[in-house]
Amino acid sequence: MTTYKYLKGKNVGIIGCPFSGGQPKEGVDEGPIKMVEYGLIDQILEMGWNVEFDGHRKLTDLKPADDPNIGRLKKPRYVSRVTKAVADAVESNLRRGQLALTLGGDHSLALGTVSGTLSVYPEACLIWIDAHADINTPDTTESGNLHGCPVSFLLAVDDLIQKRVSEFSWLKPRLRPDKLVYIGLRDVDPPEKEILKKYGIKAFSMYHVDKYGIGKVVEMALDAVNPKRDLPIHLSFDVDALDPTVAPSTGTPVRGGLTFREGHYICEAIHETGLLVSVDLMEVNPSLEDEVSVFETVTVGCSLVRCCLGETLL
Ligand SMILES: NC(=[NH2+])NCCC[C@H](N)C(=O)O
Ligand SMILES: [Mn+2]
Ligand SMILES: [Mn+2]
Repeated sequence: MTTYKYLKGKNVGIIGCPFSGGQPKEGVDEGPIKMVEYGLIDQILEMGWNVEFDGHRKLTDLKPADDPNIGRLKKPRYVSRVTKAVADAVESNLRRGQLALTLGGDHSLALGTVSGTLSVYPEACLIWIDAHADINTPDTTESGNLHGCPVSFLLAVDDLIQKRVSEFSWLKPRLRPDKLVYIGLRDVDPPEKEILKKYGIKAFSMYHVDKYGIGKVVEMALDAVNPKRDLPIHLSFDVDALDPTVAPSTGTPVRGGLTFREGHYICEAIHETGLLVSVDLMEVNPSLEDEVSVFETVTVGCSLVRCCLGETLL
């Protein structure tokens, strides 16, 4: 039995975020809708959690009539408004002692989820599971897609803060580089590598997963950001961290990813700490690939979430 240090019992508030504005492919907004249609809420209830979910957010209402690029950044006003609303929702769940579970949608949503978590728990650490580092700045992004940038906006380091655009002035960069760790990386842009190096950000790529095994990697990741195992944890899981054979329906798949078990192990081990307060499950895109791929990707999204909430074989 896991005891939860920061939650008031087994209470979870689900924030369904049908949003695709942080990247160009339609359909990622259907990710949360499909996960709920596949029975995720009932599965969580069956595990003995109290679930608060009053339907998906109406995020398209926040779409501005006009949203020209700012520099290279695409849809900056839309992403800003949406992620501000998501930050408030996460914050409200956490203040009521719930675990905040955000279903995406593209990974720009983490601008909101992580801000919301850090406004309640400034000492929280961030574990980012992804093929990508999502740490481009407005200057370094080649694509202009904000789902490739959230981490740089969140980091509390002076020269990155200076690069930020005023559209996101609501966002307080509170994440210290030593509170961030990555697992699963294998497609990191050259300027992103520079940023990781410059700030000494801990990152376990697929090379490290192969070298040490996932058990050791998760332990080393926790040692890096949560050495005493006493700080709240925000887990941001991009489904493209998994190998495309396991989770094919996602916008930016990269070969050579985590196996089904490695992905689930990460969630199980982090749940076991009893420190998890906030979880993101992002980038499930049910409009990509064939029917079987969609089924596999949506069901794997649901089972990762269940493992975060304590599902195990025994
Ligand atoms: N959340 C994601 N899937 N991000 C992919 C980012 C890809 C690339 N690095 C970019 O900046 O556009
Ligand atoms: Mn990714
Ligand atoms: Mn990502």
